[in-house]
Amino acid sequence: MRETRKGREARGTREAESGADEPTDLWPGAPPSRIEDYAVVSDLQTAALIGRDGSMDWLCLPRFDSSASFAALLGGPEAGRWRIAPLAGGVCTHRAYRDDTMVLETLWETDEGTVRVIDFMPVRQTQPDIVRIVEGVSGRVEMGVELVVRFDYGRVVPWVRHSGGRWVAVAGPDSLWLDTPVALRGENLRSRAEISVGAGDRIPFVLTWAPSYEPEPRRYDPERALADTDRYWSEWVGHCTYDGRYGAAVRRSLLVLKSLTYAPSGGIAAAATTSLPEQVGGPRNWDYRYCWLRDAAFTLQALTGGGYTDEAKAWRDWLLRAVAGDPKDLQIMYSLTGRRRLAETELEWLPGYEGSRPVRVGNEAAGQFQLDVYGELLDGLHSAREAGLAGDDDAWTLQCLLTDHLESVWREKDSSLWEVRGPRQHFVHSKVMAWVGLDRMISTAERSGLSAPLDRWRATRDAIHDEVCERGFDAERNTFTQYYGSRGLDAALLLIPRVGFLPPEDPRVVGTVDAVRRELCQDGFVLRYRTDADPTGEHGTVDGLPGDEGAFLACSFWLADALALTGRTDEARELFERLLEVRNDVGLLSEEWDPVARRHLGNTPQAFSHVGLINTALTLDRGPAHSATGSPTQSAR
Ligand SMILES: OC[C@H]1O[C@H](O[C@H]2O[C@H](CO)[C@@H](O)[C@H](O)[C@H]2O)[C@H](O)[C@@H](O)[C@@H]1O
Repeated sequence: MRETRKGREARGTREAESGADEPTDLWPGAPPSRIEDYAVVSDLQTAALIGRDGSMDWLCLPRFDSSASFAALLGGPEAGRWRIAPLAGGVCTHRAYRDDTMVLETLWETDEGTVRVIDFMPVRQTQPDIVRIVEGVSGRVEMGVELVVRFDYGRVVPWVRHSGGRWVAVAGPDSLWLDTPVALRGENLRSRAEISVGAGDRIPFVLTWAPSYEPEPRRYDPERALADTDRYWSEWVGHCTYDGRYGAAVRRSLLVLKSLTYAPSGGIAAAATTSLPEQVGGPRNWDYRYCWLRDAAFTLQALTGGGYTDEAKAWRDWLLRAVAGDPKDLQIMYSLTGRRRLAETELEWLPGYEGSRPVRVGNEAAGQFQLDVYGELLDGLHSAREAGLAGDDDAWTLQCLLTDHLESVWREKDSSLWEVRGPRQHFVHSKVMAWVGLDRMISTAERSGLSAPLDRWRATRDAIHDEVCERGFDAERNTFTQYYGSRGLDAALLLIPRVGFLPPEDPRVVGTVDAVRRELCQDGFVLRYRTDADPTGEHGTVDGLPGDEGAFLACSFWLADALALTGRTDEARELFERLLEVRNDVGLLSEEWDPVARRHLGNTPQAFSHVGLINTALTLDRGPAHSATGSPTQSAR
C-alpha cells in the first residue's frame, strides 16, 4: 500500500474541528443503491448491509434493534456510512460470499488493476467488530475510504479524535474505534483517506463498537478473525442435512436465517432493517427488527427441516420465556430479548429510502390481536417434538393454557397475519390456523399419551372446521375468501392444503388455488391480497392503508407449494425456479418483488422469504412431509 499525499498530511487531525473546509465528494454524483444491491454480514447479534458500490449503509449497534450508526440506507451518506471503493467510483464487477459462509468478497476489476475487499463480522465474543480487508490482486488501484459515523439513526455527529494510534468517534452512550494502518483525515465532517493498493497488499480496517463510558476495547487480529469466522460458518453449514437439488440456495437461505438470530436469547429477527418500502415513495414502511411468533415459528420449521435442532431448542426456550405469564397477554411479537413494549415512532429527520416516508422504529402491530399466531405457535411446538426435540413439561403446560385461551377467542374478529390496520374481520386464514392449533394439540396428546380434555378439543376443532367451510367459502366462485362475506381473496389461503385443513385434491382447495392464480398473480408472482378490494375499509381498503405494494415473496413460494401438493409439480418447479432468479447476486431475498420495475421491495434480508424458499425446496424434493407450519394430521370432513 502507498499512502497518498493527502493521507500523510492528515495525521492527528480532529475531524470535528476541520469542519466544512472542503465540500467536495470523494465519489461525486454516486447514485443510491437499490434494495437488491445489498449483501449482509452478521455477528449473530446485529448485521451490516453493504452495497455493490462498497458502501456499508446500514448498521445498528450493538444489536439488530439498536439505533443505527450508519443509516445511509434511509437518509443518504449524510446519515452515516462507510465506503471503501476505487476512487474511479461505480459498482463492483463481481461479488460473492466465500463458499458457504457469511464472509463477503467484493471484486473490483479496473483498467489499472484488480482489488478485492473482504467484509465480515466475527461472531460476537464481547464487543461487535466489523472487519474490512482490502487486498491488492493485480496492478495498482487508487482506492478511497470514507467513514461517516452518525449515531442515533443519522442524527448525532460524534467527536472524532486519534488516540494511541486508534481513530475514535464518541457521542452519548456510543463509541466506535477504528484500527488500521491507514491515516484518516477529517474533512467536511467525514473521515477520509486515499490509498494506492498494489498486488500483494493487504490492508485491514477493524471497527469496534463499545459503550463510551467503558475502557477502550481490545484490539483484534483481523487475519485470525477471518480464519475463525470462515471456520465458524463452514462448520455450521456442515450440519445441514438437506442434500437435494437446490442445495446451494437452501444453504444460503439457512445461513441468512442463522444470521438473523440473536444468539444470546435465541430470538429471530424478521429482517435486518426498518422502513424499506413495500411501495417506493409510499408510507408502507415498517420496522422488522423484532421477533414475530409467526415468522419465528415458520423459521423454526425451516431450520429443523434443514437439520438444525439446537436452534429449534433455543427458539423454544426463547418462546417459553417471552410468553410466560397469562396467555391472554400473549403478544404477536416481542423484542429479541422478549421485551413487550415496541412503541412505534417516526424518525422525522430521515427522508426515507428513495423518499419513502415515514421512517418508523417500533411496531404498533405488537398490540394487535392476530388469531393465527396461536395456530402457528402450537404447530411449531408440535413440529419441534416431531423433529425429535425432547418433550418439555413447561412447554406442554404452556401449550395447554394457550389452547384453553384459543377455545375462548377463536370466534372473535382479528387483524390477520397481514396485520391490517383497517377494521378487524373474521379472516378465514386466521380461523384455519385456530383449527390447526387444536388439531396439533389433539395429535400430540393422542400420540404421547399426555393428559388433555380431548373430547372438548375435538368438538371445538370440528366446530371451527364447519364454520370456515360454511361462512368462509364462496360456492358460486368455488373459492375460500379473505374473510367471512368478503369477495376478496387472500394468498394465505394457499396454506390450506399444506396445514392439512383439507386434502389437496378437495375441489374447494383446487378452486381456491385457481382463484388465487387468476386474481392475485402479477407476472406469475403472488400479491397478498388486493389493496383496493374492500370499500368498507377505513381508507377504502382492507388494510386501512393508502397505496399499493409488490408481490409478496413468501406467498409466491406458498403458491409453488400448493401447486406441488395439488399434483402440478412441473408448474411448481417452474415457479420455484423463477423465484430463485429474483434472488440478488449473493442469494438474498427481501420481502417483496416489484414485477413491473423488476426490483426488490421491503425489508431485507427477510426471514419469511427465505423460509419460503427452504420449505418449498423441501416439498419439491421430499414431498409434503411437514406443514408450512407443520404436518397435515387430518383429512377432510
Ligand atoms: O404490510 C402491513 C404490515 O407489514 C408488516 O407485517 C408483515 O411483516 C411481518 C414480519 O415479517 C409478518 O409477520 C406479517 O405477516 C407481514 O404482514 C408490519 O410489521 C405491520 O406493522 C404492517 O401492518
